[in-house]
Amino acid sequence: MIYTVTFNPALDYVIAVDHFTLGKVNRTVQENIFCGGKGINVSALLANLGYASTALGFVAGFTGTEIERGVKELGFSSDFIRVKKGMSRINVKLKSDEESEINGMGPDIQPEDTEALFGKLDRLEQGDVLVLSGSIPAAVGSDIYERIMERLRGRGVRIVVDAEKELLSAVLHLNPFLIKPNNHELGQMFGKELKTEEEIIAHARILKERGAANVLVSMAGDGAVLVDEKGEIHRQGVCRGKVRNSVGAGDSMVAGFLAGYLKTGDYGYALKLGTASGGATAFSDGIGTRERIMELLGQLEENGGN
Ligand SMILES: Nc1ncnc2c1ncn2[C@@H]1O[C@H](COP(=O)(O)OP(=O)(O)OP(=O)(O)O)[C@@H](O)[C@H]1O
Ligand SMILES: O=P(O)(O)OC[C@@]1(O)O[C@H](CO)[C@@H](O)[C@@H]1O
Repeated sequence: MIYTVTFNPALDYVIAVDHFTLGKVNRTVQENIFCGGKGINVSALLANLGYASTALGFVAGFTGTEIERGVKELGFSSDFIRVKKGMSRINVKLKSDEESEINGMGPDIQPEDTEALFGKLDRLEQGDVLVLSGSIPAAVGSDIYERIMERLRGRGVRIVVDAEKELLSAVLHLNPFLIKPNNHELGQMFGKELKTEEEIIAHARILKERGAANVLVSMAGDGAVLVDEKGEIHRQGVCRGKVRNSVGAGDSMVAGFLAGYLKTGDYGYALKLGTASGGATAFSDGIGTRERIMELLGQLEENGGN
């Protein structure tokens, strides 16, 4: 079974404004609301590819009620913990001449809420996959992913971590199966900007040396590189298409990669399915559909990407 954990689910309010002007009244020309948060996006794309998963995490307030309702329509099961104080976030994704985001804080998660999550995670078994994705609310310590992984150590659960900075650095020694920083997040972990592919690969290798089995670095429109568990390097260019909304492209890549790996055990194929999945989401208003993913996979298999 695959489980995803989203500590801080959100309603993503995705809007477009013509030439957004700071300090003025701006009016939207397009608006959509999606249930989001990184783990939920991973579960949604897995469902589109026919892989069942259960989304875990915390919800609160009227926004939390809407998230619980909305995920039912996305085709995967959820087992969220309802938190008493605060509300689930509304994250604003503004598309104009540039793309900007305002991500909220999220509810006030108490130690007993975290304990309730641990109780659910204690049921995971050999062969299960756990995806830990996204930021955590301020009230939760930044060692939480590390604590979860320590608790599950030795149980034969493959763990994927898609998070930034300390959340990610803290888990490397616990040998996650896969991590997926983007090139900027990878640079931030070393306090530098990584400009060339060689620099990106060199720093991805360092994260592998620190314990991650597979390091997948996504680079938005520039594609992705993977240092796989044997240390082999795979490069993949992007699919061709018109970008509509890149929110969730990285999560879709994680889901597609996982689906590809679980199906074949082949990292080259996993990277292709991940890329097609990231592209399908970038070229759609929401999370990419199976039909679009398969069309883009066909494109990559024909020409290896751009
Ligand atoms: N503009 C684009 N054109 C084509 N493919 C794209 C584009 N943006 C993203 N993708 C695909 O999605 C993958 C992941 O994108 P990206 O590097 O933006 O992830 P991310 O930064 O984690 O995204 P997010 O946080 O928005 O989910 C890329 O490697 C690529 O395959
Ligand atoms: O604030 P976090 O948890 O880092 O990211 C949250 C978020 O930006 O990530 C998803 C896209 O990857 C969105 O659905 C969601 O709003």
